[in-house]
Amino acid sequence: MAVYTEVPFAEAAALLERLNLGTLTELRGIQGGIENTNYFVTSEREGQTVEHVLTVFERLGFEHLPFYLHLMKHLATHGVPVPEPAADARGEILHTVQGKPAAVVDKLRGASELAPGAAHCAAVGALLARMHLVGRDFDRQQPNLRGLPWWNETVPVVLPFLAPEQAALLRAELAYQNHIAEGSAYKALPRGPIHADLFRDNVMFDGEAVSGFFDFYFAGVDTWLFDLAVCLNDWCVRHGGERDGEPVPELQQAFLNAYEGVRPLTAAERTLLPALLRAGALRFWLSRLWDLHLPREAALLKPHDPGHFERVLRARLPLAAPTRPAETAAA
Ligand SMILES: Nc1ncnc2c1ncn2[C@@H]1O[C@H](COP(=O)(O)OP(=O)(O)O)[C@@H](O)[C@H]1O
Ligand SMILES: N[C@@H](CCOP(=O)(O)O)C(=O)O
Repeated sequence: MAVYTEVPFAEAAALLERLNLGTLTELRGIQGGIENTNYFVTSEREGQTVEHVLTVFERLGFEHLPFYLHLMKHLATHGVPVPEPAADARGEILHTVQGKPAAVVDKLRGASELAPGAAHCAAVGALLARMHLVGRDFDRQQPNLRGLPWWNETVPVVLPFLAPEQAALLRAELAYQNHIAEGSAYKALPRGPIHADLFRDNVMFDGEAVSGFFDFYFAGVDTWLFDLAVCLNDWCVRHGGERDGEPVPELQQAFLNAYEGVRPLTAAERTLLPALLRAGALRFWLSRLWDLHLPREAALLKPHDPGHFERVLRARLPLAAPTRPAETAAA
């Protein structure tokens, strides 16, 4: 259940009116999601039924939200299918509901595709590249708050919870990523605003066409290649079963071809893709370990399995032998 803050009908109705979104007719709590309170809101405007999503932010504060919401607005107004945050008469897109930060965004059509084929991967790959290009003109700055500095801070915090062999892998990978980040090829990588968490559950499809990307609340300025690696590690690997975490080459090729159809990779990006695939796996192994062993506001977070990303990382190591779930005990 993802309604942590009960929003009174009258408060939601007043907000919709201020946003010129018509008269509220229905307010429905959304069961999915783990971080925020989300409602589907239906209203009548000029004889039309319109649908939006009201999000009350439970963890993110007023200081970080303008970057995420303005990025969504920038992308939406430049033709990237992203839910557009609704503005009031003064142009404000960050609102307050029950004393917490809140936003109202367009409701996307369709549903997530958790078992994507090559066509789904290609559709997302092409849009990811478009999003990167359109983001070049976005003028706000905020780092990826789950980037290298956070990995360096967080690895020592989770190490005591790991088996010796897992701890050795985590330490070695962090050292490798620090080394990569110091290199001239890394410094030459193109950068800009990235989604940084564009997993299968953050994309809606209407048939095989993407109706939109959502959940920009880990976005930040970082290398485009890292964003691509995060996607390849979720869209193009096996989920579950004996071979959980192994890459699926035909899906990866479909994703990459479509991405490069819009924005070809630079030479530095080609060289560093294997290293950044490891970085993407490390990032989510680490955050899942952190959520599992050091739950913040535990009631709000249902931790995902860290073992999956440990397997993705092992499968991305040079000369990696196929890993089996049983060989790598979940942390
Ligand atoms: N703009 C949107 N359009 C349609 N559905 C949405 C939209 N935003 C969120 N949802 C629905 O709400 C669910 C929870 O949203 P999500 O952003 O994943 O929540 P959380 O940040 O709490 O994890 C999604 O799985 C999706 O079904
Ligand atoms: N994609 C991340 C979790 C991020 O949570 P979200 O529900 O806000 O997308 C993971 O799978 O670890």
